Amino acid sequence: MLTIGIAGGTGCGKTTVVNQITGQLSDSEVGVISQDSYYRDLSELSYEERCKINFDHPRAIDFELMRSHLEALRDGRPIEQPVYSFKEHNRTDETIRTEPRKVMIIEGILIFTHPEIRDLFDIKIFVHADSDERLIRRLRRDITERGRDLDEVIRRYQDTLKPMHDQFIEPTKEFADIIIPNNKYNTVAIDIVRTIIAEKIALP
Ligand SMILES: Nc1ncnc2c1ncn2[C@@H]1O[C@H](COP(=O)(O)OP(=O)(O)O)[C@@H](O)[C@H]1O
Ligand SMILES: O=c1ccn([C@@H]2O[C@H](COP(=O)(O)O)[C@@H](O)[C@H]2O)c(=O)[nH]1
Repeated sequence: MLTIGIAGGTGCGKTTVVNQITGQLSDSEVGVISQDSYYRDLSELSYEERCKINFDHPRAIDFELMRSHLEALRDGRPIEQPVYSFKEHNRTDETIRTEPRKVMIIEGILIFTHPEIRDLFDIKIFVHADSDERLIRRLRRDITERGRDLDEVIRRYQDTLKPMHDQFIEPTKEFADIIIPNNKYNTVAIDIVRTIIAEKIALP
């Protein structure tokens, strides 16, 4: 199995890049796992308490579960991937059965902060977009898709998102094998990654 990690700050375009990479590839050969699935289960907290959680700190992520899932896939075993709700700030009761594939892509803001998770990636890609661009994209996306309002996004950006990005996420750029500049759509970089994956898939 070829394991590709795709990191970068919120709104840099990780999900978009993953969709562009996997667009014309077969689902049976390339799978995608999002770090969002591994936000800790917060069911014991009220909705109001969950709203106050710092979701941009590495401790918000259940890296143990992520590691055991990645190792299971690598060993050829399927996993039950949790499903996360951004609207509820919590895991749902659902899981998605995910079968091992020739290529697995894992994307998320914090996946390169954990040394043992980092070591599981054959290729590490960091997607870069400037912070003003990321904030604009996040505002648009969170208001239209994640049930937030302007005040919520700005408050979270100032209180946790920007400081956590500077402390934990940006420094992991140095671990990347490839940095994709994504202030604008970057078809050249996407083609390069697709070529690497196509070669892997072509192997018996
Ligand atoms: N290169 C780009 N140019 C303009 N908008 C983009 C670009 N890449 C992504 N977006 C938009 O920005 C928003 C956030 O992108 P997304 O892929 O969800 O980022 P991430 O997964 O890194 O948080 C989405 O609405 C997406 O359509
Ligand atoms: O319940 C939650 C969990 C996370 N977030 C925010 O999501 C982003 C990470 O997702 P991207 O798709 O990479 O943007 C992170 O910055 C968290 O602040 C949330 O708002 N609510």
